[in-house]
Amino acid sequence: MEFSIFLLVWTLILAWVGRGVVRVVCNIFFHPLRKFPGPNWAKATEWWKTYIEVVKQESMTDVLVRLHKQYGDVVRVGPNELHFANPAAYNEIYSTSARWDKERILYEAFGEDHSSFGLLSYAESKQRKDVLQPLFSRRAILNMQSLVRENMDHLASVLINNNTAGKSSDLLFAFRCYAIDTITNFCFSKSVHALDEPEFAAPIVVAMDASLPTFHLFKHFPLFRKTILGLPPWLAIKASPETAGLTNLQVILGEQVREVSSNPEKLKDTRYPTIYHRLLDKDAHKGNPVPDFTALYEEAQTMMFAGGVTVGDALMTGHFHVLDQPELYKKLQAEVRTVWPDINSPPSFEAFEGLPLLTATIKETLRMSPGACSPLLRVVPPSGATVSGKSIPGGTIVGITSVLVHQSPSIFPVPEKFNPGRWLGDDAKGLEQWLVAFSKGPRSCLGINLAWCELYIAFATMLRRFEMRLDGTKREDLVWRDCFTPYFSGRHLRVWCVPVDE
Ligand code: HEM
Repeated sequence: MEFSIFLLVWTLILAWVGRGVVRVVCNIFFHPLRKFPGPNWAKATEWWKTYIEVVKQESMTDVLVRLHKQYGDVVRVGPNELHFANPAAYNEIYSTSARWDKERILYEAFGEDHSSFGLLSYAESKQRKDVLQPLFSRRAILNMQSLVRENMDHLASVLINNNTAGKSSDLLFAFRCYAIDTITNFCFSKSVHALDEPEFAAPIVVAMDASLPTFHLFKHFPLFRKTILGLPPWLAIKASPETAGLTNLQVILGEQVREVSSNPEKLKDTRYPTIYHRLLDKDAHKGNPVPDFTALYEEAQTMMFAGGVTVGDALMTGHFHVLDQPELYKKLQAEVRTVWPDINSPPSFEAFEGLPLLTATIKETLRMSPGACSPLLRVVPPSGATVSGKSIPGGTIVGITSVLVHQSPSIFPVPEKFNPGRWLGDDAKGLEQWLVAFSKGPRSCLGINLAWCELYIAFATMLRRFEMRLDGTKREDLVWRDCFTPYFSGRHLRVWCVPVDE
């Protein structure tokens, strides 16, 4: 009996190893992508990526830059995955007509499979985005801009208090709090008051930040993800302290969603239409069912990460570069004053849109900010496709990181320099197509109008209401690691924000 169990175990192990060896051999010698260059380990097995991202904890975007230098325009970065370097590939993969599915393993890692962001197919996501789109239209955002203004004024008052107390301010968390208070209010007509927390270390912001590195664990070990997300919160935190950030976030958001779902009437008479009023409105779904609790929760998580982290990161990056260039800073201050002469009467966001240098500075900010830095992986449809002049078989996973487009010297000369002037010259119009921070095509950013509104109002307010000075922050402090969005592991941007009187 003992002998046969021993034999069975060994047979299973050998079968497993044998299967692995056969797969590796097939991937290297017989796979349809075998002619594409790349590291042998990447061609052989998906575990190569696990090794890079989980064990070595390298930023995949840095690795991709290196690989393209070594292997050229197209690199095989997984048995079934190609990465492109030619910026033209961006417009091919993410074009309006290419309605390619999002890639399962990457997108399931977020645990937001039932949200506008996580739904894999174009058709499913369109149905959800059609429901939400009216709230994110330009007109809708113009109508709710007072909410953004209020949050920015609130942020300004906290910065003034910090200055009075003799402290500089952490502008990474400050801007994330600003974006989070805005989006939670827009979702639930109720703020989480992130801006009121000391040092801007609001539980939701800290939880989101701490959960960013978890992303790789969840991506490469789906069983681990399912187990942790399935446990009661107290047990999940005990079992896996490194993912406690995400568990805490789930608790905070779960409470909000439960509250509005059990009493949707509460959202009826708000100053502006809210996201959850819309999501819970039967008529808005045109015959399709109202999303269940899981989908409602996951949509909230999407809104927090998509709407909070990205905006905060862009504002932090832009402010560092502006403050690092005193001449640019002075010019921007003077320009904002032209539409905002009386400090107590801020103009509407449309007035800021007419300012050429501010607009150019925001575009340059979006170019320099890592944003959604990972390649946004898509699956080529069964009929196959041509990308960057190469014939790609159906079922292949493809992507190109926006970082390679934004750092391309042939499009943006001296790409490492923060230079808003590049958006002001005669050739500037042609550059617009290469600003891909919000991605392109049918899965591009739903919140683009809200993001622009938040960026304009925040930049203009900081420039008009404060004399700012870097508190020791250096370029190297802004080092980040690709965790789909960047994880800033260095010292946060700290700035002295001295209020101006008039
Ligand atoms: C500077 C700020 C922002 C940047 C750089 C940004 C960037 C992006 C990018 C690159 C995508 C495509 C992701 C993918 O293909 O997987 C995306 C999608 C999305 N964004 Fe944004 N975003 C920003 C702000 C916002 C805001 C304020 C919201 C509002 C809640 C938002 C909501 C979304 C949603 C719901 C999607 C999913 C769309 C889909 O999958 O079809 N984003 N964003």
